[in-house]
Amino acid sequence: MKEFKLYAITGEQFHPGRGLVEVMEEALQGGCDIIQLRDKKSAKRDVLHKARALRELTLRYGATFIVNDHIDIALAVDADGIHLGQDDLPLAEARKIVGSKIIGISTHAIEEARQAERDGADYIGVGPIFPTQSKEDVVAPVTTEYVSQVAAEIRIPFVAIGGIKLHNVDQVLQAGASRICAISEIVGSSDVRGTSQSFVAKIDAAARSRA
Ligand SMILES: Cc1ncc(COP(=O)(O)OP(=O)(O)O)c(N)n1
Ligand SMILES: Cc1nc(C(=O)O)sc1CCOP(=O)(O)O
Ligand SMILES: [Mg+2]
Repeated sequence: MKEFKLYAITGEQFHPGRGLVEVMEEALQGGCDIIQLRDKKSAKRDVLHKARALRELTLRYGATFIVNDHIDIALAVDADGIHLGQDDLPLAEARKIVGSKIIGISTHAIEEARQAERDGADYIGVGPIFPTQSKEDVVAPVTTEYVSQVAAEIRIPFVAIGGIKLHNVDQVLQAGASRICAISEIVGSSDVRGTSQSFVAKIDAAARSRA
């Protein structure tokens, strides 16, 4: 998959009164290079319409587009890939359906990360690093210790997620992450573009200090 460093997931509850496409366009302008449509509440047909709009938007910005949970919608709009959790369709079955599209897998422990790598995931989510209000059925925070474990052992790309804010992202980067994912801190910001730019600056600074 194309390299990425800042992954924004949609969360329309965090920007009441502002449109989905408008907010995600600001995130792209600020340097987000991968976007995931995550909508646990809307009717499937509405999720499809949102996916179409975000597919068109991400193509304009040369960004990667991932659909959460809905493989059929990802295929219908020709998204770049899907994101699946531990209770979603198993990776091997999903691979039969999506072929060479990107498959991202959520992991919360090193054995899940190893399994996802063995099964052929294109990237893994590593989290939740900190407490988060953005996911209902979330497991206990895995802390930055899990980031260090994954950085030391796992060879496929990984992205840290869960409660990551501008004020704590440096801890995550210092633990070995080079890709960051956020919902509320980005899409709930009164300055989505500026917040994204600040994340990118911190990710780039950490990469320079490692070089
Ligand atoms: C990049 C990324 N990482 C983790 C998740 C969580 O996926 P999942 O465990 O399937 O939970 P839901 O998002 O479906 O509630 C994610 N979506 N993206
Ligand atoms: C969707 C999701 N998945 C997680 C995981 O750990 O797998 S944490 C999470 C919510 C992330 O939102 P915020 O940046 O607002 O904390
Ligand atoms: Mg899921």
